[in-house]
Amino acid sequence: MKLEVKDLLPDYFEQERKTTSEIWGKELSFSNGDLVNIVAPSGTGKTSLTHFLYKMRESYTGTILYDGKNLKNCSKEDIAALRKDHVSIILQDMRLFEEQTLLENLEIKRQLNPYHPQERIIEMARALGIDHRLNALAKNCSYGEQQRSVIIRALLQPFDILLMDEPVSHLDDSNSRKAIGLILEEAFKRNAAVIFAELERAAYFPATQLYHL
Ligand SMILES: Nc1ncnc2c1ncn2[C@@H]1O[C@H](COP(=O)(O)OP(=O)(O)OP(=O)(O)O)[C@@H](O)[C@H]1O
Repeated sequence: MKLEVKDLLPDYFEQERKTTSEIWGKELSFSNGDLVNIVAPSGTGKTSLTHFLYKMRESYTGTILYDGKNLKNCSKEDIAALRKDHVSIILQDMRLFEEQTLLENLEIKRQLNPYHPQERIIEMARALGIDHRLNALAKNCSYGEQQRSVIIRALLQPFDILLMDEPVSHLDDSNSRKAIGLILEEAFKRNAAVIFAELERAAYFPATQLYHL
């Protein structure tokens, strides 16, 4: 799958941003296998960009194309299909069902479009050190435990492109490395592109492309 962005700018940013940014106002193209690190200090629009690419918000000028199709012209059905099979996301806002356990949250997601067997949830939880918390209610888990669940949740579906907005913000260095390792392992299985927006350059992410937002 090919993702193209052309002359993008949030409605609430000054045109001036186009001259200072390597993303806003530029023409870029991403496709399977690309590992893209977007370095974005606070306020440069990391969350805005991630939301635009997933069609959660449309307050921008410019164009976003998936395989040549303009995201703004996609129907609800097109978007559902895109998110189900092609684009997965790790948001800062975790959106877990609070009254469900971590395992229930993950199993609900897995069953929507099974890519892995249920055992893989346990394996991934073990790899990230939260297997002993799988039966705890999401609302009783720490941010770090919830964030690791959200990472696993994103890896349970098929995808060509994985969007990540500060995916390891609640994890220490050792757990961040494990999480990025698992994300890369799953991305390689699918030959997917990973678009990783972070405050600073992540030394443990083997970026093939680096942009400053
Ligand atoms: N809907 C909106 N209307 C007006 N301004 C907005 C809107 N959404 C975001 N902004 C502003 O745009 C800027 C970028 O916001 P955004 O959340 O995309 O940044 P960010 O780089 O992800 O920041 P952080 O690292 O602090 O999460 C901020 O100054 C924010 O206040």
